[in-house]
Amino acid sequence: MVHKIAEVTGRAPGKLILCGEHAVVHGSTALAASLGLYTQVRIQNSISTAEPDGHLTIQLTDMNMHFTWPIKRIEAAFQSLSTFDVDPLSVKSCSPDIMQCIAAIVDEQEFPEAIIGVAAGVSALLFLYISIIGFKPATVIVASDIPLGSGLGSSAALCVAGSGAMLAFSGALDLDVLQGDWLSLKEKKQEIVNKWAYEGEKIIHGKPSGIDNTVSTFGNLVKFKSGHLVHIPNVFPIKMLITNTKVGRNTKALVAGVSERALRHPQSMMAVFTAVNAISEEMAEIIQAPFSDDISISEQEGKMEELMEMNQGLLQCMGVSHSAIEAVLQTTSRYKLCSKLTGAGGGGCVLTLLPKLLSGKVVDKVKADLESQGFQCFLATIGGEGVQVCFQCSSS
Ligand SMILES: Nc1ncnc2c1ncn2[C@@H]1O[C@H](COP(=O)(O)OP(=O)(O)O)[C@@H](O)[C@H]1O
Ligand SMILES: C[C@@](O)(CCOP(=O)(O)O)CC(=O)O
Ligand SMILES: [Mg+2]
Repeated sequence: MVHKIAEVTGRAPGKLILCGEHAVVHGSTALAASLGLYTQVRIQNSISTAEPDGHLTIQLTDMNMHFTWPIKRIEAAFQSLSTFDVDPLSVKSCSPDIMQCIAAIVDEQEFPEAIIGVAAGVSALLFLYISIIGFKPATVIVASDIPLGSGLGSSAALCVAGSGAMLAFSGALDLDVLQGDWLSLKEKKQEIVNKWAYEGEKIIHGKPSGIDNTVSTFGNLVKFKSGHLVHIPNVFPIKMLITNTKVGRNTKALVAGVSERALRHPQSMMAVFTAVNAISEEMAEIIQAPFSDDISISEQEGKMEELMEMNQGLLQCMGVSHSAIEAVLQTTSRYKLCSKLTGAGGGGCVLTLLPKLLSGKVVDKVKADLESQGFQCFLATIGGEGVQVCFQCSSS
């Protein structure tokens, strides 16, 4: 009996930026940890689905959206290019010419006004699919636990899970096909996934630093500067409350806004980015410092809180805070807790450090207070596995 791959699923975590967002785009150090919320991208061979043969279909299950194109239509759109190589092992950028071909097919679909931003995610998936797998029919099914556009890295998780699934489906990762188990990837294979994911993230973000796709691919805790990654051993027990202000925003526009401010005030903004760099470096030292007892933990937490407060002030200088973020900061400070925005800001999520010795009653009170103002709070596991893939086979 022959086992044929019927479907491959990739899953990748969201992330928390502990410090250094935005400044990392301009070459400063940032620290990020993976989050226990995932995006899954499943690729089904079209013969094993109800989809008509000869189509590429993308289903966004959380939004109940479904887009489909005849493969011949996609090929026709790409015919204007003088060359287009399909090679999973040769990572390439989405050139303006390729983007034009993708825009032509994406524009044929109707995106409701309320979720128009999703077109960027669909474009990134199409670019990755056509570059890695080529003009072949399949169904791509996306499902995510990560709230979109809230600073928790849904865009990177989509690109990492998508690249992982597509590379595994293409056979380029040369994995043992173990049916039904989540497989972690070796570092060299993670690196290929990460490079493709970065190219996808560029379509969604414009000018990403690469920290989000890197932490989503490799997992755990990372220090990141100018494309260079250092794995940080996660010895310090960090507990964060995440508050979603539910104010929608778009990373691409916020990143562009900071760059424009840096062009208007190059010296002043350079000083801001340099200060953030020092904060991230100090935070990395604290997280890695040995601690012996509750007193040393409290001291380290005190320093982390001060650094978070300083980082938040500098994010305000960059123009990426928001009145809803400020409302969360004021509320948590009433409980003597320290918070900062995470991700691109402009709304989205806020992190609050929960010291080890803080009583559960205080946590319940601050959550109740924030939720009474319409915010959404949750505690999430920090620092788990990065990208993983899972095969399902059919026998014939
Ligand atoms: N599950 C998903 N399905 C479709 N598009 C997605 C999905 N997750 C992320 N995206 C894309 O990423 C965008 C949100 O990314 P971004 O603004 O960077 O915020 P964040 O990465 O913090 O969630 C969405 O507008 C969409 O284009
Ligand atoms: C603002 C930035 O530092 C992080 C953006 O994260 P998110 O898309 O808001 O989850 C941009 C980047 O590093 O690419
Ligand atoms: Mg993003």
